[in-house]
Amino acid sequence: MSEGLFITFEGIDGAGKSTHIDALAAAFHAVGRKVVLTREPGGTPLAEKLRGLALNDPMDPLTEALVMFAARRDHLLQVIEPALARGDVVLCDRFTDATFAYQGAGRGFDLQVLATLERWVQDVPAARSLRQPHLTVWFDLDPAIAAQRLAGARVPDRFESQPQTFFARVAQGYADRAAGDPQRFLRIAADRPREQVWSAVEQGVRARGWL
Ligand SMILES: Nc1ncnc2c1ncn2[C@@H]1O[C@H](COP(=O)(O)OP(=O)(O)OP(=O)(O)O)[C@@H](O)[C@H]1O
Ligand SMILES: Cc1cn([C@H]2C[C@H](O)[C@@H](COP(=O)(O)O)O2)c(=O)[nH]c1=O
Repeated sequence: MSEGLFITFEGIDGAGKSTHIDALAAAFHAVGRKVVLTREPGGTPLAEKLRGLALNDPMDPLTEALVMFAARRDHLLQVIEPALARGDVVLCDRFTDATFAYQGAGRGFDLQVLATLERWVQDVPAARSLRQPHLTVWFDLDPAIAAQRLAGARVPDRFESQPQTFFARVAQGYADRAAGDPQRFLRIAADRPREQVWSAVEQGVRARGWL
């Protein structure tokens, strides 16, 4: 059995993650891999309820961080870990880098507290140390372009309705996480046409020998 693979998709709202996650799933299917497509916050019945609260109900930054990590713990134990144990490929739309980018850099919440929660939540028996993605595909996009892409697309939630200055901080938060773990991050310049963005994603995954 092949080893399970955990790949996360990250970036500010509107960066293009969802546009390419299905195509990557299809590429893995084509080489015979089973794929679990999931998202955060969410991915289990409990975590989806927490998602509804996090995206819509006003709350203070500590509550918001705890809700994200509570949802993540349930998702890890119920979905991600069992899938990796089976040898599946887990493609997850956002994970802990989003918490550092949104709650940490965006809201200004204490990064040390987030790092402590990360250690608690991602300490799972099957991982040699902490469960972390094998690869994080980071869609790096100027917040002004992301805002144009999302304009009028849907009723904005608590995050999508934040000003561009918030997303500039979130983008910097992603850049800081990538600088701290450059091997794990595949930076995609997401301001290019869809086909070029997809080609960069596919090449990055192929270069690791997974396709
Ligand atoms: N390369 C691209 N060029 C132009 N428009 C794009 C490109 N990629 C995606 N889009 C469009 O931008 C919008 C946002 O894309 P998408 O939903 O994939 O972003 P996302 O990162 O998943 O956003 P969110 O996190 O808010 O769900 C969509 O309307 C999509 O069709
Ligand atoms: C995991 C996670 C997510 N968020 C925010 C980021 C987005 O605005 C929403 C999720 O919506 P999406 O359209 O499905 O991307 O939640 C966050 O603030 N912190 C997190 O840890």
